[in-house]
Amino acid sequence: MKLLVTGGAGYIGSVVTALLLDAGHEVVVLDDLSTGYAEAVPSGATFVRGRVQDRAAELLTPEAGFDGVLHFAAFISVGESVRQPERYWDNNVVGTLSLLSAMRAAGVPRLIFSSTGTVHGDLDALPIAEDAPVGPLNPYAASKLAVDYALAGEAAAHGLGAVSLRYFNASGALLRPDGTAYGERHDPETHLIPIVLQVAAGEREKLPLYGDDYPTPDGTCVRDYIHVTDLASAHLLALESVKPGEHRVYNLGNGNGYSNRQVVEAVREVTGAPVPVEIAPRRPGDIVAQVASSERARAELGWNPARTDLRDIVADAWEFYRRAC
Ligand SMILES: NC(=O)c1ccc[n+]([C@@H]2O[C@H](COP(=O)([O-])OP(=O)(O)OC[C@H]3O[C@@H](n4cnc5c(N)ncnc54)[C@H](O)[C@@H]3O)[C@@H](O)[C@H]2O)c1
Ligand SMILES: O=c1ccn([C@@H]2O[C@H](COP(=O)(O)OP(=O)(O)O[C@H]3O[C@H](CO)[C@H](O)[C@H](O)[C@H]3O)[C@@H](O)[C@H]2O)c(=O)[nH]1
Repeated sequence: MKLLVTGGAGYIGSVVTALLLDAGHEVVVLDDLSTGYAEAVPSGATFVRGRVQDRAAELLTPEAGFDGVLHFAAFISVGESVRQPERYWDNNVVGTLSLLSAMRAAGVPRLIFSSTGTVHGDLDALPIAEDAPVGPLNPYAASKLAVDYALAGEAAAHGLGAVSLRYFNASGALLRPDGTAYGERHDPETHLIPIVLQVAAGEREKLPLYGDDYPTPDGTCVRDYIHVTDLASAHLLALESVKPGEHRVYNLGNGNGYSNRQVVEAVREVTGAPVPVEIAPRRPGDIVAQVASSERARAELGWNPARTDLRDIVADAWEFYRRAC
């Protein structure tokens, strides 16, 4: 297929682009480098620097013959979204509406969208399947849910084939035998695993652990870490299975919850380094515990995550850190 990957210079988009190229697809990456890196775009893809809002219509002409779009481009920081919600509505929602309009005009039939497990907010009943209630706790999650709803309408009214993949906590890296690697390199970094690795490497003095008095077994929040290459395989499967006029939603995780303290312990084991921790106040808007049920993706897409052990996930993130950071 000929595919447009928005956000393909970012963490998850670069990994998916590399695996799309491996599978024989032709890929054009559109990324404005607001948080991504030009060198992260895998060789073999055509790179166009620009905003989705400004360049999608020009790229997605009927003559260009695109078969589909994988839409990763978005702002992703929960805390920033609370402070500056307007940026998130504008980039994540208005930006996506402009992409949909360009796709409609050009007759591009397929869209795979990066949604998030955080649309479900805080639920007592775990694991979380697709039919569990939604209730975003911050503008970032709300912006993703708004797009999910927009896609349902676009499919019903205009025949788009769309899939919303609701990732839980993306982690790990794609490591190639030739030494190339694609992984997480946000600046500033807000995600737990790369921050703990920075502490292990001595780049940061200690980890601020946001809250140890939650109603969880060890008092710290619980998350479901899913390896980025397993996320990538779900994209390839979704692309093959998506049907015109249908909008489908899949929750993607391993179904295992790990506490923040367990993540710190895994990093100590993998790196052999001490990780000083300082208990800090709870982070506003944090979800207490999130674990995905991915039974639907397994049944309908034939998805079968391969790198599910937290130590393997952390080991790959650590190897990426050593190669690239
Ligand atoms: N990282 C996670 O754990 C996680 C979890 C759930 C969902 N997601 C979603 O997955 C997607 C990718 O996340 P990531 O961690 O790779 O983030 P990232 O910041 O590494 O990548 C996003 C990329 O999009 C680009 N971009 C942003 N706005 C753009 C615009 N308007 N036009 C063109 N390019 C633009 C950035 O430069 C960056 O390269 C995002 O949509 C995010 O919301 C991520
Ligand atoms: O320095 C830090 C950083 C994080 N944490 C804690 O680690 C846990 C995980 O936090 P992350 O920021 O790594 O991940 P979140 O679960 O908050 O959110 C991430 O995953 C979600 C999917 O579940 C969203 O999509 C979102 O984009 C992405 O930021 C939280 O309890 C957080 O408070 C710390 O204690 N100290």
